[in-house]
Amino acid sequence: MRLAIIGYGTIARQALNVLARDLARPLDAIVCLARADGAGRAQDLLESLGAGLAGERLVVGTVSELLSHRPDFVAEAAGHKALQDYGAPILAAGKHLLVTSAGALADDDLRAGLDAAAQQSGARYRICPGAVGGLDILAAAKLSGLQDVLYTSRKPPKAWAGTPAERLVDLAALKAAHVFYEGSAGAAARDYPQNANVAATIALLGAGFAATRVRLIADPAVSRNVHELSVRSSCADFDIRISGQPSPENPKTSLTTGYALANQILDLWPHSRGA
Ligand SMILES: NC(=O)C1=CN([C@@H]2O[C@H](COP(=O)(O)OP(=O)(O)OC[C@H]3O[C@@H](n4cnc5c(N)ncnc54)[C@H](OP(=O)(O)O)[C@@H]3O)[C@@H](O)[C@H]2O)C=CC1
Ligand SMILES: O=C([O-])CC(=O)C(=O)O
Repeated sequence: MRLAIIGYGTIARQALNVLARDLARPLDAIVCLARADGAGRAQDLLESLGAGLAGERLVVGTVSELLSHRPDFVAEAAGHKALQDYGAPILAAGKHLLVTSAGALADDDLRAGLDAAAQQSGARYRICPGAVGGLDILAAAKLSGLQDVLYTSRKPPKAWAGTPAERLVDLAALKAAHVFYEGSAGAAARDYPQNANVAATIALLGAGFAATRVRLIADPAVSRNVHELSVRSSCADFDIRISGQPSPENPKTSLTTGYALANQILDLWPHSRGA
């Protein structure tokens, strides 16, 4: 088993730690694609995982180098730009791709490029559920006909630092919950690339980027990242609420996301789960 991963931050670290603990047998190789100034951090992460995770532990700087190490598939946990830059060449080389930065797929051209590369090589890209759940019933309900899909993301104010929310509201002075965005999943995914990947995932599996309604809330009363999905459809109405722990290293990212990526990786390799 040879795993390639793009990203060596919060999600990648969490996912790889789970694999180091839970894989039934060590990987033959793990290859991490790092930016030039991040190679040392990527190497430190791979070393920190101990000898049990993999025989070979390699940090590379380009996608062609990554592909030269013959990974079975590639997991992305690095952000929209990484999917834009590396997604199509990975799929064109016939490698399956697990996508965490689903918000990048709000760009129709990127999606068309990935679809074309996948079709030509036979490789597939799969969207990691990330911080959310309930995607199975959403996809089933879509087949029956969706009348309304609303996704609400409620996070503590500090999770919205460095986003356009800062221009819309004084995050530090907030005393009560404030809805600073109400609109389509497409615009949310584009404008909040580190916070609205879930909105894109829900849109892709459900009603699409234009018809999926999104509300983003900064709430000083919560300490969790709260995801709510409300669906009205021809086969069922449902409301799902997930109260996620924020990652200690990155309050924007729910801790669930790293576990979700590890779970997807374990799913792709039969017999890879330990007891
Ligand atoms: N689907 C979901 O539910 C969620 C999806 N996400 C997505 O996952 C992404 C990563 O989240 P998280 O791990 O918390 O973020 P972090 O900032 O903790 O880590 C991001 C990592 O990716 C690296 N990176 C960024 N750009 C590139 C690149 N072009 N090539 C190689 N490495 C790159 C960074 O390196 P460096 O340090 O050198 O910048 C860093 O190691 C988010 O940006 C978001 O798009 C996040 C949360 C939930
Ligand atoms: O991890 C989360 O809470 C969700 C998130 O950031 C995203 O959807 O991009």
